Amino acid sequence: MKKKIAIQGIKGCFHEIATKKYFYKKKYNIIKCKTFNELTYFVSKNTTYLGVIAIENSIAGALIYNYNLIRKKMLKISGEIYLYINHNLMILKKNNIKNIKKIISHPMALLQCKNYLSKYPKIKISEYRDTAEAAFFIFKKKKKNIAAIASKEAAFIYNLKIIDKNIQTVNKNFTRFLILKNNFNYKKNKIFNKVSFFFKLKNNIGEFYKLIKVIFNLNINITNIQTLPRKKKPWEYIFYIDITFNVINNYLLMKKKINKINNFYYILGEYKNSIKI
Ligand SMILES: O=C(O)C(=O)C[C@]1(C(=O)O)C=C[C@@H](O)C=C1
Repeated sequence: MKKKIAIQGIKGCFHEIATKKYFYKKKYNIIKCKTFNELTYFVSKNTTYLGVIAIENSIAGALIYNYNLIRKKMLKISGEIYLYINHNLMILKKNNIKNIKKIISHPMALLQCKNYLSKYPKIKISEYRDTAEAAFFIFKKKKKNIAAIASKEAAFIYNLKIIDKNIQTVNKNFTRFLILKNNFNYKKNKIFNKVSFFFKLKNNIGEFYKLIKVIFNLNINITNIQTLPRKKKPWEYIFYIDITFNVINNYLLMKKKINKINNFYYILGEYKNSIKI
């Protein structure tokens, strides 16, 4: 049976490009979702579904909300992929830049092109559900006064003309996507060197230090930490932590040691560290 993979966005969006790259040569059907909430909902409710979700970008930072969706829906991370993100400004084929009064795109894409957009203070900037849908909207409604920021694939699919390419703030722009599974189709990876987990810390002196000390002493590398407030407990936080290691026994020992620290932790996934390009 073909896999069903939930993504956010339509044909030509970066989620689709990341999925194609990760599941290269595999057979699957893509389930296009309108929001990240819908994506994680589908994965949690359908035992056979997988998901691909953006989690952090090298220019715009983390999509903190998505960490929370993964945690709240009790999903599992089974892999990751880094995708090079190249943004382009596009308009209708016979149109001219002079007619453009508004630029639309996904909020993360707009953030990644902030410097470029600041050159056009008179042009209105509007958020759209995803980059490809912004391109599709211009194509479908024949919008002469709107431009979209999207992939070159989207420009091709929706027959638009690229008038400026490589418009992200720095050329090296990467988004990290996670491969999501649910409790039914998640099988523990036998080989892994990366782990994502979250940790609830009490608001006591040294709680964070205790955790960091255990990790440091076992020669484990922390590649990412995100902090989120606990809504019901003011001034207490949830930490999302990604770690990488070469020696699996060090990780197993780490788990034993942090079990003894009187705080709560939960493993979101144990998977292979993907190579950052
Ligand atoms: O709008 C799209 O094309 C998406 O796939 C979403 C998204 C994101 O969520 O960050 C994916 C990668 C890029 O960072 C820009 C936008």
